[in-house]
Order: sequence, then C-alpha cells, then structure tokens
Amino acid sequence: MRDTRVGTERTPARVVGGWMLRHPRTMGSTTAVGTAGVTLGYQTVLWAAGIAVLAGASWRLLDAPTFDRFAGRLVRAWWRRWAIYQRQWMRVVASCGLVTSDHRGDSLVPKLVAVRSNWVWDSLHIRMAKGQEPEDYGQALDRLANSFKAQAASMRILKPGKIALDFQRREPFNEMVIPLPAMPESVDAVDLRKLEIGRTEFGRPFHLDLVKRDIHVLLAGETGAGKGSWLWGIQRALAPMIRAGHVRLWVIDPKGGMELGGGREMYHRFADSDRAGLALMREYVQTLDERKFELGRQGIRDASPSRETPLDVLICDELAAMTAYTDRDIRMEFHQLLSKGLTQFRAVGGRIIAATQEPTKDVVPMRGLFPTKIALRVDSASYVDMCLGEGMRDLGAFADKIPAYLAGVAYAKNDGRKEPQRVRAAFSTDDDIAELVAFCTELNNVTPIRKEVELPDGTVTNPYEVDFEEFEDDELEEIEHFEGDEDDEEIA
Ligand SMILES: Nc1ncnc2c1ncn2[C@@H]1O[C@H](COP(=O)(O)OP(=O)(O)OP(=O)(O)O)[C@@H](O)[C@H]1O
Repeated sequence: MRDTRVGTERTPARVVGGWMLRHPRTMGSTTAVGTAGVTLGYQTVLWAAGIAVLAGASWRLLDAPTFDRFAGRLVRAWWRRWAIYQRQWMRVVASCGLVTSDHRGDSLVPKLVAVRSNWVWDSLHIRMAKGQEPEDYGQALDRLANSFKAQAASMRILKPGKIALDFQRREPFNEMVIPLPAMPESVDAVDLRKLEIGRTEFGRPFHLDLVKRDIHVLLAGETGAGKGSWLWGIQRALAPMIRAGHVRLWVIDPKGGMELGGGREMYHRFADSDRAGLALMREYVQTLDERKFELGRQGIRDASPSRETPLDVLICDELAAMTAYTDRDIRMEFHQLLSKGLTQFRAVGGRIIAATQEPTKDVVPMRGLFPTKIALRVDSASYVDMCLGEGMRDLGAFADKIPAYLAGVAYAKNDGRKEPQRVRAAFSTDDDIAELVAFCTELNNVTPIRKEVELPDGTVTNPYEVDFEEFEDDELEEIEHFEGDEDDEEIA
C-alpha cells in the first residue's frame, strides 16, 4: 500500500527524510536529548528526565486542571498519537472501508496529520485520500468509534480535503455527583468573585465572578438542557445578599413565569410577559442611569454592593421572547435597552444574565457584549460558535454532543480564558427553591414585586405603564396584588 502522494520513488533515504520533515517536534526533541546526552552525559539527562517526570506527576496530583491545561493535553496528544492512533491507523481505516485506490490499483490511504486532546475528547486531523468526501467518514463514524474504543464520535470539516474526527474517550459526569452548594448563611459568607455553581469535569468547584470576570452571562441551551439549574444556582449563591437587600433581582420570565415564577416573592421586580418585561427593562435602565449620574456627581467610580447601591442583577429567561418573537416595537426598544444595560452599568452594579434556546444573531445580536458565555446542550453544531465565539467548537467545545441525559452540563467560556471549560451546574429541586425563597424573604428586605394587574375597567395591563393619578381612590383599591412605589422608597 502507498499513501496519497503518488508519483515519487520511495527510496529508504527519502522515506526517512520525509518522516523527519513531517515530524519536526519529535525530531527536535530527539535531537535535543541526543545532543544533551553527548555534551552533558547520559546520566545527567536521565536525572533531568526523572526530575521532570516527578515534577509533572506532583503538579498533576496537586492541580489536575492547570496541569492538563498547560502540559497534560500536549503530552497526552503526543502519547496517544504514537501509542494508539498512528499505530492502529492503517488497520482501522482499511477495516472501516476508508482506503481507496487509483487508476493503477494503488491504494490511497487517508493521512493522520495531527492529534489534539482535551480531558474528554481526542481530535484527529485527517487529510482525506483522493476521491473521498467528508460524508464517507460520516457514514463510518460508529465503526471508527468502535475501533478506537471511543464512547462517541463526530466529524468536522476543517478545510477542503481536511477533516477532524473527534472521539469522546470518557464522560466524567457519569460518575460524578454534583452536590448542591450549601446556602451561604450571611452576607460576609458570600464572595461575589467566587459564586459556586457546580463542578468542572475535573471535579473541582466551578465559580462565577460577578465582580470582574463574569459580569454579564449568556446561557444557551435547547429545551430541557438545564438552563434553569444555572439560573437558580446563581440566585442560591447570592441568597444572603438578596435577603439583606444588597442584591436586587429584576427577573423577566416572558413564558408566563413558568421557570422562575416560583421566586417572585424574592424578586425586586418580576415580569411574566413580553410587555411587562419591556417595562421592567425600562425601569432597570432608568434606575441604573440615575445611579450612574448620582455616583458620577459624587466622584465614586466603583460602587460596592450595599443597600444604598445594591447590585442590580437582571435575569431574563428565554431572551427570544423579548428580542425576536414579539411585536416589533417591543423588540426594537428591548434591543436598545439591553445593549445599554450591557455596556454602561458595570461600575454602578448592573449585571445581566440572559438565557436563550437559540443563540442566533436575530435573538442575540449583542452576543459580543456578554463577557461570559455558557453553552449547554444545543440543537446544532453551528450554535456552539454562535454562543461561545468563533472557533470554540474546534477547540473542543462539543456542546451539540452533550447527551440529553446530562442536563446542566455546559461549556463555559469567559473573555479571560482561551479554551472553554466543561462544567455541570448543581440541580435545585422544587424544595431547594422553596427553601431559597423562604430564606431570602424572611427579613422582609426584598422590595415587593410588581406584576400585571386588572384595572377597574376590566383591562389587564402593566402597572409600569399605568398613570394611577387618573384613578379615584376607591378604584385603586380594586386593583389587586399591586404594591407600589412607596414601599420601594421605604426599602431603599
Ligand atoms: N444540573 C442538573 N443536574 C441534573 N439534572 C438536571 C440539571 N438541570 C436540569 N436537570 C433536569 O433536566 C430537566 C430540565 O431542566 P430545565 O427545566 O432547567 O431545562 P431548561 O433548559 O430550562 O428547559 P426549558 O428551556 O424548556 O425551560 C429538569 O427537570 C431536571 O430533571
């Protein structure tokens, strides 16, 4: 058999020379070790190698995530290439029917160009043999996965003639139990830089930093992917600050309050329809705008959360209902307000957490304004890069491959980190949510909510838009469940 580059005479010298040119790193390291052995003596080189192995092993033992990020994945990719993929390549591609032949009957074998590896996935970069198309590999995926004893496999087109085959080697979340973090007892126990939400694939706690790094968070995931566990996890981590009035939650759940309605008592503002959501958003932006000018006048550049200057966290579940599948006037204004919220209020305590099933340009045209993006299981491969950023799927964020039974698992990417992290959020049951709401409301520090109300004339409307001065006192009494501005001022 011969490889795809036909027409050259394969003398032993050419084969060896070609191999050396094609593997500069292996050649470079072998040459460096050989030279060091000759100049310093082989004993010294052996000692140095022993110390390096010992240091690497200790590093891995003490801090597996950083070891894997900076060294482990390179060593593993190199090792697995030579020990597994390259060694078995010929046999596997031949038995999977991926060897073709040319007009002379010579075999044309696809070439394994490179291997990349992260904790869960190995990616094999392949130059296809002449006459092949990516679909040939698509059809052979299960056979390839079985041959390399992988749990799952997928294929990506890198450029014309070149593809990547991705093999999932392990699923750490199959065995890992993600404990629900204990609810912090007091404000002092909450570190806004380290809000524990779940665990990474290495079993380490995963934190969000609402102070500097993760100031606005975009969550994308198809229905049932587990967006709720992230949204409740964030609220749970903030509980004592919500209770003390140092954090105020402005919540838009335009699907009728299905997901977050259970927490309405602890929210500063709550809207369960698109129109009410827009009114809430207006008020949010106006509040923070006023605070911005007020603090600016006082010369305060960075307010720390307190009852006077609370951290105002806006949570919007199902963003599409506000930005795409609604009336044009709502959509347009909401886009504008959201963009303002994302760009102007960092220093005055404005934070936005938004969830969507589709991270497309129509739904989130301002994706780039979210420094932190989290992709749960998504519908299609293209959604991964749409959510996390260009090239993230090529870096191993296979959010479209997260199995349905692993709800809450996601790839998290923030601006300070090149590669996404694979994470699972802890799950809050209905009882946990009830406990959270009871805890947050027990001191009566949470401003009462506003919601849609029925007016005396029978129309259902949004209190934000009602001019109550138009009504007589007795008419006002008929408006049920409405608690207004006086309460807000009392609390503030
Ligand atoms: N972190 C998690 N760990 C374990 N199971 C989870 C987790 N998150 C969610 N689940 C399970 O998945 C189910 C669906 O989760 P959830 O309602 O949060 O999805 P969603 O993404 O919000 O869906 P939708 O967009 O339809 O509201 C939950 O009822 C629960 O059984």
